[in-house]
Amino acid sequence: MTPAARIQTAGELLDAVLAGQAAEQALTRWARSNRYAGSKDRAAIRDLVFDALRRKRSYAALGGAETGRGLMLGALRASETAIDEVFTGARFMPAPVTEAERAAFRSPSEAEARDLPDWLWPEFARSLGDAAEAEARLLRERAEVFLRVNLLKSNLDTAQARLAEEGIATEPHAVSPTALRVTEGARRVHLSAAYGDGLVELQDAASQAVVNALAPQPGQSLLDFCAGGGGKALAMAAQAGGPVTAHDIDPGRMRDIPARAARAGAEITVQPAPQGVFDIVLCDAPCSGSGSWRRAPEAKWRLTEDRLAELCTMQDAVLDAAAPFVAPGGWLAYATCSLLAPENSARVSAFQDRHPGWVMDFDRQFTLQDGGDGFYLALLKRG
Ligand SMILES: C[S@@+](CC[C@H](N)C(=O)[O-])C[C@H]1O[C@@H](n2cnc3c(N)ncnc32)[C@H](O)[C@@H]1O
Repeated sequence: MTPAARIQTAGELLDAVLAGQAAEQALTRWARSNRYAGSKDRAAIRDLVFDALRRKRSYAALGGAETGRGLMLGALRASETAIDEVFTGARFMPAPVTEAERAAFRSPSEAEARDLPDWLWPEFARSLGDAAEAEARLLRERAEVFLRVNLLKSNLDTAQARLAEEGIATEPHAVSPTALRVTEGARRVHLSAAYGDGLVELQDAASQAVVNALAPQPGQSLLDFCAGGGGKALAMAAQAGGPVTAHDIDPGRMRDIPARAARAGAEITVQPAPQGVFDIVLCDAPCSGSGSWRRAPEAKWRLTEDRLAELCTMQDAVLDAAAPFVAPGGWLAYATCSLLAPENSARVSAFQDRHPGWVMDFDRQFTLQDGGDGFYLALLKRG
């Protein structure tokens, strides 16, 4: 496909997304019904769609309309590409730009240039203070790809060497001692033997740093209370070099854990109803995902004030349900991939108000400026 044909296709897919279809689904359906498109075409179209979703407001202003075509025009204007060389109307190319379209082009306002919903900005600014502008700007960029070296099977040097043999270049990253940033060959990771043999997992660097900060030790009993697909449970098992119990309110979400654990050489027991108490209970709670909006940009535009309030209620429920599983003197770890204080420190304070006797030992907001996703972690010690 020519670059212009890719832009035409991305615009059509964006129209489907703006009409409510999930971007991943729109891309998959398109790829299935357009088998002539090669992997390079699919990757380029995917990048065009996701880049436009990250910058939907500013591109809509630049392109004069919040439509697939408007967003693609905005993208070209943002990169100072000559739009008339792309929008030619030739076969498979976008139709020429009309005078009315051209008249609607404008520069984004200060608020539009941040690419955040208006209602969210005051909360975003309160939560992040001086870092807010920079974090909003970083949310407009692509996220980097990180791997977690599985210490049960490898170490940084060996994993790097094995990946390099398969054309995947990596480098260590300061935010986590287990993290490798992929600098070349990211799309090959899934098919690599290093991945297949369980030497590395795809996992964001801040997500790894959260588990590093828990510092689980061999011999400690560990419960991942919101295990989902098991990303944190696997990291905990590798870090502690011991078993982890995995639980989730929706057991179906944990269906892949046994296969993932087998590949990683990790001992993870899936328990829909955990018994007893544990030294560390991790609650990786459901959240807005604002720290990972680079990877899932549609969520940035879907979040509403009501939904944020609902999430805070769910987060309180998760903490209340998990607390009884913490052994006396043990730790309740609360984590979200959110940058928003109402989901983070405010939930911890509210928990402490409801449950006197829990002492906050440590908390940290990982921001995009740290290099990975935005994450929050608080460690509460049971008195
Ligand atoms: C952010 S995801 C977990 C991701 C996972 N820890 C990982 O690293 O791959 C949050 C999970 O919390 C679960 N959840 C929501 N409410 C819960 C509750 N009250 N108790 C336990 N799990 C809950 C959801 O089903 C979801 O799988």
